[in-house]
Amino acid sequence: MNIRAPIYASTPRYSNLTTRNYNAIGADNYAIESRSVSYSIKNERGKVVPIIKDCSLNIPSGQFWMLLGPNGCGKSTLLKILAGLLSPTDGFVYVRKPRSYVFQNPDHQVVMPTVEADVAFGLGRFNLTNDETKLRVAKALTAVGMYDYLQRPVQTLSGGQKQRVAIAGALVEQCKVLLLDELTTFLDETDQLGVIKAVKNTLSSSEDVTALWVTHRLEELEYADGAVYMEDGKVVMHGEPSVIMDSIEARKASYTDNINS
Ligand SMILES: Nc1ncnc2c1ncn2[C@@H]1O[C@H](COP(=O)(O)OP(=O)(O)OP(=O)(O)O)[C@@H](O)[C@H]1O
Repeated sequence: MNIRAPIYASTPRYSNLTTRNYNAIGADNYAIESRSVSYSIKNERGKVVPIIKDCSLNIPSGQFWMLLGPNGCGKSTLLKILAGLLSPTDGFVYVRKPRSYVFQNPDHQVVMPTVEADVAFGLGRFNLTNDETKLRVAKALTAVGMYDYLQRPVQTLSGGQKQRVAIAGALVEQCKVLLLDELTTFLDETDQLGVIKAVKNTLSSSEDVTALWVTHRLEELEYADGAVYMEDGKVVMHGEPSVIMDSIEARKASYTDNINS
């Protein structure tokens, strides 16, 4: 499966929804919503282990949000639930469609020999003319600042450039929600900034695309319109990035003080 391409789930628009709350979720101008979402797994001994605990969040349409938290707090698991790759054990999820999930390892994203062929890869099923395909590919590559690389063999690209091509591959299929899982993990600082700027530019140049970016790099928060901070499977803060940044810094300082005292 070309996972970076939009996920057109065969499930209804509202997963896990009962008649009772049909109007309660997805009714406002949010592209992403979760209400009291939980997710548990059974370990080797058959014991139920909660991973995501009662998580609620709302992400307004057209915005660039970040999902932060320490290693192992559940960011990727929650993102996979929002992508429809995992089903929540409990709670409700709404994500505008089509939605796309982009993996953290740039080498797992690109599948075709050239940038142009790679971005056009998912368009086969749309029955487009050659001109329409070229136009869509050009628009998507321009949005991520990679149009000049149209004919480049993908193996000659840097990690960040591959990530930007992968994002173009999602945009070309006119996805409305980008779910981006720690894209900057394997990148140096220049590539890291290039990918963040590409996502920002995508949102300002495309109509109504929303992005949720998982990261553990606090400094990336300055590019976000909003943020969700998780600890131990729970959403503990949700909203203004500067407030969340200050609060995380304060938590870190108090933790360091405790260790040193
Ligand atoms: N299928 C699974 N089986 C067992 N444990 C799991 C499974 N999936 C996730 N976990 C555990 O759930 C917790 C959350 O994992 P997750 O990958 O979502 O965290 P994360 O915040 O994205 O971490 P990181 O920042 O290190 O990538 C971790 O302790 C992980 O080991």
